[in-house]
Amino acid sequence: MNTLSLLLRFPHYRFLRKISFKSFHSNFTPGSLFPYIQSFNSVCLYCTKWMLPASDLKRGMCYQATVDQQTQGLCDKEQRLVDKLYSGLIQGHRACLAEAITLVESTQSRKKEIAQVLIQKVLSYHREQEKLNKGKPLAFRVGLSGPPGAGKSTFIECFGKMLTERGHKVSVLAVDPSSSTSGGSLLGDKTRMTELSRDMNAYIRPSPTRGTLGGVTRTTNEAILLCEGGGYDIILVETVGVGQSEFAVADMVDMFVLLLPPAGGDELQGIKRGIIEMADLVAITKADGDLVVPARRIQAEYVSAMKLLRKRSKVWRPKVMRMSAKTGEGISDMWDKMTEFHDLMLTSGELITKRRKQQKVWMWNLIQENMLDHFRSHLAVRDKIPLLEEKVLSGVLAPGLAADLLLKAFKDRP
Ligand SMILES: Nc1nc2c(ncn2[C@@H]2O[C@H](COP(=O)(O)OP(=O)(O)OP(=O)(O)O)[C@@H](O)[C@H]2O)c(=O)[nH]1
Repeated sequence: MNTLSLLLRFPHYRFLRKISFKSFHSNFTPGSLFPYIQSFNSVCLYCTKWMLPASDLKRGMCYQATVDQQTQGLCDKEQRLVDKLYSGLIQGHRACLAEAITLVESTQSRKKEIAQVLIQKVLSYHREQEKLNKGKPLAFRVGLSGPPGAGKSTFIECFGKMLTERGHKVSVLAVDPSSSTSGGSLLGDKTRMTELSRDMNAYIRPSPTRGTLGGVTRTTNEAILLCEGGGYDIILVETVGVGQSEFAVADMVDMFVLLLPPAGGDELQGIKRGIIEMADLVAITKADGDLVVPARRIQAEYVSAMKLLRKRSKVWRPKVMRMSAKTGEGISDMWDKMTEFHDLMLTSGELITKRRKQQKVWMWNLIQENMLDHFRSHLAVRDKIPLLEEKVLSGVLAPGLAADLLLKAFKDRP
């Protein structure tokens, strides 16, 4: 049994099982995934690059060795590109930040490799900066989500302006899950946050996801790191729509804020209960004019509903607030609450623990995505998928059996 199989079998398998089936809809069962993992040679190669020298890792050597190994693999031109982007980025040049994010978003395998070298360099820079900052994270990462029309972009415009006026550098990464089907970024085509986009201390960037949850994880997480490297101390990650991307985003930020309009039950039906459980702060938007009364009512409803939720933190109970981006009322109070959350989480040590766990989730989500890509394109499986899917759809074949057949085909022909 190779090293990866051992690693997967013992320390991480339970974890993999947990994340695989929490965030991911497929026909796999934990049992059926296991042989698939075992015979997964190319993923092993990918992973061993990172995980094999476990003893070295303990000594803190593996990481540096990997960076060196990757850097040595670059040709002069590629090395110059990485150096140019890295130095421009840390000097705060927006054009370099934009180019660096484009690089990490690339789907070309070589560009992905170059992007990883850049990311490693930025990570090393982060660690140095955090050390100088007495171990405190460089930036506050906030996820913002809500149903379409909740007032997210109007809020971010108003909130972002307030923050830049207070001396912060704000980056807005708008996760756009529809970009894979539209072939481009919907958010990019829309005129949103016009004033904030002209602000030199703000950087707004749609973050295309290639339509997969893994896409959200990879590109957005890496874009967050790059923005932090570029000196942005507040990172707002906005998710549009109501779907899975919110869960992915909640797993990569320090604080998750849910924006809800003062609307009736019907309009909020698309909101998943699970996402409310993830919220550290619920903000009822548009609390102005005729909407003040419904906003108060919705606030009261959410205050009582959230009392019933399981406590996720020892130091923080989720809050429900009202605000209006139109009048500006409640926006400053929201920031006060957010900084209170940040300070409490930081001093209690929960923030650092949360970030560490997120790193691990990030790694396993990426492995999961790579494994699935490999599975789907595997010679023994690729041609069988449409037929078996068809049979499952028409009810001729049980999903479990179809999954077993595909996994067997995969396993038998490595
Ligand atoms: N009265 C009032 N209207 C608001 C407020 N904020 C936003 N709106 C209005 O609500 C509508 C939707 O606002 P957006 O900011 O585009 O909402 P969004 O959540 O970004 O919407 P999507 O981009 O579709 O996801 C617009 O017509 C805004 O003018 C507010 O504070 N008060």
